[in-house]
Amino acid sequence: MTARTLLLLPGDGIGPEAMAEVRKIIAYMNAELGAGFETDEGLVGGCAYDAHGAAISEGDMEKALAADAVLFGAVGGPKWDAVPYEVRPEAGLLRLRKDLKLFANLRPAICYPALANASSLKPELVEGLDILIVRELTGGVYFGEPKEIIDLGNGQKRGIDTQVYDTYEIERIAGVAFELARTRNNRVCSMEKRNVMKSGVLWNQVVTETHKRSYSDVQLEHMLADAGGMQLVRAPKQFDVIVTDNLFGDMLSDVAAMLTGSLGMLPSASLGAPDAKTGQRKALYEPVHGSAPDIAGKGIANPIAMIASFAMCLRYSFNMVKEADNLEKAIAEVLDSGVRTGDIMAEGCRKVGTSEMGDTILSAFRKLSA
Ligand SMILES: NC(=O)C1=CN([C@@H]2O[C@H](COP(=O)(O)OP(=O)(O)OC[C@H]3O[C@@H](n4cnc5c(N)ncnc54)[C@H](O)[C@@H]3O)[C@@H](O)[C@H]2O)C=CC1
Ligand SMILES: CC(C)CC(=O)C(=O)O
Ligand SMILES: [Mg+2]
Repeated sequence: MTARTLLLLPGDGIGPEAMAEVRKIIAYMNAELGAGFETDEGLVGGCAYDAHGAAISEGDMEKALAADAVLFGAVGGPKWDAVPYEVRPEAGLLRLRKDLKLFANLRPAICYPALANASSLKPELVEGLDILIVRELTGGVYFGEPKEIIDLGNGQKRGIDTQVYDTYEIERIAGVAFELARTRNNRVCSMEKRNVMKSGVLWNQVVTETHKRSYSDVQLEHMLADAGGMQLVRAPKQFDVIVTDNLFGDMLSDVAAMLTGSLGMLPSASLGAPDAKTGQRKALYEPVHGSAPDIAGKGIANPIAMIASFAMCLRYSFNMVKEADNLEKAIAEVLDSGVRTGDIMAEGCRKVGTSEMGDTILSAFRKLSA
């Protein structure tokens, strides 16, 4: 069997704590399921800046480009607040996304039955929630030029970011959303702000044309992104697949995270286009949350977003569907059994730390895989 190569980039803050729990699962899968994962490790974010003066070294970028998949923890923290903008920790993640051409970010927000009470919304609004945010990841205001602060010479400065989208970028992310909708409930809601942004006007037109040309069997709705945020907390179950740009997708997925109980629950997959010859996609898997400096180093972070990101890796990069299903089932069983990290703690449940949550999920996964 050819090896399955994985690059682990734990990063900063709670990133390494959460990644430690995935390492245990990989070790088990290699030892007992013959999974054949070959792992390598690298530095990204603040720790890479401390070691190399860059948010990711050229060597680690090469490793990322060569790996079948990258597992990413989180980056950033107050320690690096004053470092130059170009080498701030977050620049490492943005470079990975851009250089690996990971244009499609899949952020599923699923409310596990046991966590309906952990959401800040009424349980009946989130029970059974299963939505997928498809966020464009390599364009928009995160990457558009010019991006600068200029001195106006009159005691004033001007901060400039530029929102840019070309037709092909909108077409391909819309295609991903429509394809995925066909495997779910066949509904897509596209969100932009065409009432104030030219890029929103184009987004709306291109999504509409792509739909008409190739996906007219899928139900399509358009919503202004601000109203979309409101609808996500008013009646989230109205959505199936949401497709939106880089910035709105970033914001709306943090909102969606809270519907599921905690930011510590939301996984994500960032995918490139399939290779014309092999069909393989470049891919990076990361939790939606950041480095959580307020709880880092305490051993209390919820590792579920990181573990569920690895489940997405099994499914999308290695077609290990049964293993991915079992790992997701293991997470659900552990939550059903009342084991909780602090962020999703509820009355009558048993509070555990990061490592015990990881061990309990591994033990359930082992039983399901037997
Ligand atoms: N993908 C990445 O690496 C991302 C990095 N960041 C960076 O992370 C740093 C902190 O950003 P924040 O705005 O505080 O966002 P954050 O996502 O790190 O934390 C927000 C809140 O959620 C909680 N939280 C997050 N993940 C959790 C988990 N697994 N278990 C329990 N609680 C959890 C935190 O304790 C905090 O109260 C910043 O430097 C930011 O730039 C932010 C978002 C994504
Ligand atoms: C570059 C990241 C820190 C932006 C972000 O919050 C995210 O992608 O979720
Ligand atoms: Mg974010």
